[in-house]
Amino acid sequence: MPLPKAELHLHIEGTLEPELAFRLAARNGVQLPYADTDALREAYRFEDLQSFLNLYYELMAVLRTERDFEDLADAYLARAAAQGVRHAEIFFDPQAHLARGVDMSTVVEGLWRALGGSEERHGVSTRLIMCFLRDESAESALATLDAAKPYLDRITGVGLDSAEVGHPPVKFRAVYEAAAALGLRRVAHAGEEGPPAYITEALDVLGVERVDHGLRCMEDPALVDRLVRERIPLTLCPLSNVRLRTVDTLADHPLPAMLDAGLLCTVNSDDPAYFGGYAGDNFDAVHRALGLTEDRLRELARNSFLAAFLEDDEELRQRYLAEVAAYEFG
Ligand code: HPA
Ligand SMILES: [Zn+2]
Repeated sequence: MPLPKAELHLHIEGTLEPELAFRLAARNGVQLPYADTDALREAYRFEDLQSFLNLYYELMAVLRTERDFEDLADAYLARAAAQGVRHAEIFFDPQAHLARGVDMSTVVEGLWRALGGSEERHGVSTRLIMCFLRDESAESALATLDAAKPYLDRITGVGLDSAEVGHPPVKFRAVYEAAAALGLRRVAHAGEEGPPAYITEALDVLGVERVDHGLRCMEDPALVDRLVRERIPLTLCPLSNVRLRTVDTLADHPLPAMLDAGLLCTVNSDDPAYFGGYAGDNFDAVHRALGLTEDRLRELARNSFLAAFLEDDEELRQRYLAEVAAYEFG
């Protein structure tokens, strides 16, 4: 039995495995510019975040109907459950679909068909977090928030993703204020490729409660002190960092130093179909490459449930924390 954990940094579109991409392409009459799954996998060699994003947006062309989004999410939940994920907070990118003529209702209703039955089918509780694309305009983000208003009973929070450098958090001040006024929780990607100042800005200007990645905080000791003092969770994604060349190798990952500094770190998969592994694979990888002790792995699992948006079900959080405390490593 794998260590129980929460996944807090997972783009549902990034769980699109090559086999499913080709199946959906056939179902929807979409032509993919790759001969087969092997040829597609060959393209999974990324220079940086942008080179990944190009493929990530290209492959979304196969997602057209509610059933496509349901199949995508259900396949993810099954894989996550098998790796010990008990709770998943799932990002989605509505603007990437709206731009292709797929409306908000198709995306949210489709995802919900899988998420609504997830506790029963997979034993995984879920939350949905709607992300704004930071390389699109603030006006587009506001229009997206507006389009999501009929679905707010299903959306727990908002996030910020896509190309980071040159698109600082402050650009989205107004939309985060509007989201807060609607009672939405707030997170943002910051300090993946962007500078530590983007992390500070996400906290001060956007009011985020968790920072996605946040890796580059390590360049600013005062910021590290603050993140420790304020108990701000960071959702790290080690295999993603290697594939997008944010770190050279897994053995160079700053996770051990970050834990030693007292940061509230969690380990997540980001875009598992593209980066070589799901949540459990990321745990296994840092265990092997960084020699993390079982105590450290348990701390990471515990952190994931402490950082989860489970304030509306503290009983469930306590149940998960008890599972982590009782877990026996094999
Ligand atoms: O790793 C990521 N970073 C930023 N945006 C993203 N959108 C999907 N995955 C990512
Ligand atoms: Zn991400």
